[in-house]
Amino acid sequence: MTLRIAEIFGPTIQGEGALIGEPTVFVRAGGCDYRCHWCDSLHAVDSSHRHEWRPMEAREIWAEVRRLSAGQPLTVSLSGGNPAIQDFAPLIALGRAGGYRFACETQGSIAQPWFGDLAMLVLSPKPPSSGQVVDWDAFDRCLSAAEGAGRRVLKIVIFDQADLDWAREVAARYPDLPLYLQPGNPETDPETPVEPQALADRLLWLVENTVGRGWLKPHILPQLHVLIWGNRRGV
Ligand SMILES: C[S@@+](CC[C@H](N)C(=O)[O-])C[C@H]1O[C@@H](n2cnc3c(N)ncnc32)[C@H](O)[C@@H]1O
Ligand SMILES: Nc1nc2[nH]cc(C(=O)O)c2c(=O)[nH]1
Ligand code: SF4
Ligand SMILES: [Mg+2]
Repeated sequence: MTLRIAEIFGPTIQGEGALIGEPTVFVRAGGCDYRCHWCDSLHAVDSSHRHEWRPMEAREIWAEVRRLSAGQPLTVSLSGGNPAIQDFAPLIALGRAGGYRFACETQGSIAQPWFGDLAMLVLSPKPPSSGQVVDWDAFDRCLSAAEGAGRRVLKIVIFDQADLDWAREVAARYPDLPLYLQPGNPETDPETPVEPQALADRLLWLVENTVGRGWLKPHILPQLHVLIWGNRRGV
């Protein structure tokens, strides 16, 4: 069985959420069941890029991860696209036997048995600004499938007040899950430079409208990789 892989890159640092700053190799799966208006990874979503997605066996991916990390066990982050469309169990088994640990980023629309083998499942339900509608039954199935995982966290992208109000409802629905918020990045063209002050302004708005208004639950973080490299791919 081959997997459709848009890119494998690293080691870099995890730029988002609970594992921010951690040395990581990314395996980006091709294909997504969502079409978020502001997706920053369309090269792994839009079928116009399909020809760039490489069919790879789990052992080929594993060899590339080991090559990039020079055989030093680290965290491998499965992202995409939606990695939950595909079967990553064989890759996770190979990697774990070698001492590597696995994290996965998914929107929570498709559950997989291999969620239970992860050290970290990042569930990132999509707010109103994305134009997508969350199927909460499917989302709950993802949470259940990951009961054996090391950690499960929520990470929500915030563009505006409506997203923030929505995130607050989601937080109330899942009081036991740690919550990470990150400002949405409206500029996703890899060639367009990112303005650091604009990133800081969006972060300030988010802090003022959460912690600054007495909502003390969420962790507020920037996309660290965007701060460092802008919208470049493969970093
Ligand atoms: C590209 S997605 C791939 C994994 C999965 N499809 C998902 O959405 O969780 C990885 C992360 O990037 C976030 N993201 C995508 N576009 C973004 C943007 N323009 N600004 C901020 N975060 C973004 C997603 O919400 C998700 O948390
Ligand atoms: N450095 C870095 N951190 C990330 N965190 C989540 C990413 C993703 O696109 O899934 C990502 C990414 O593409 N690069
Ligand atoms: S779910 Fe993730 S990969 Fe899919 S379109 Fe939305 S942000 Fe992009
Ligand atoms: Mg990204």
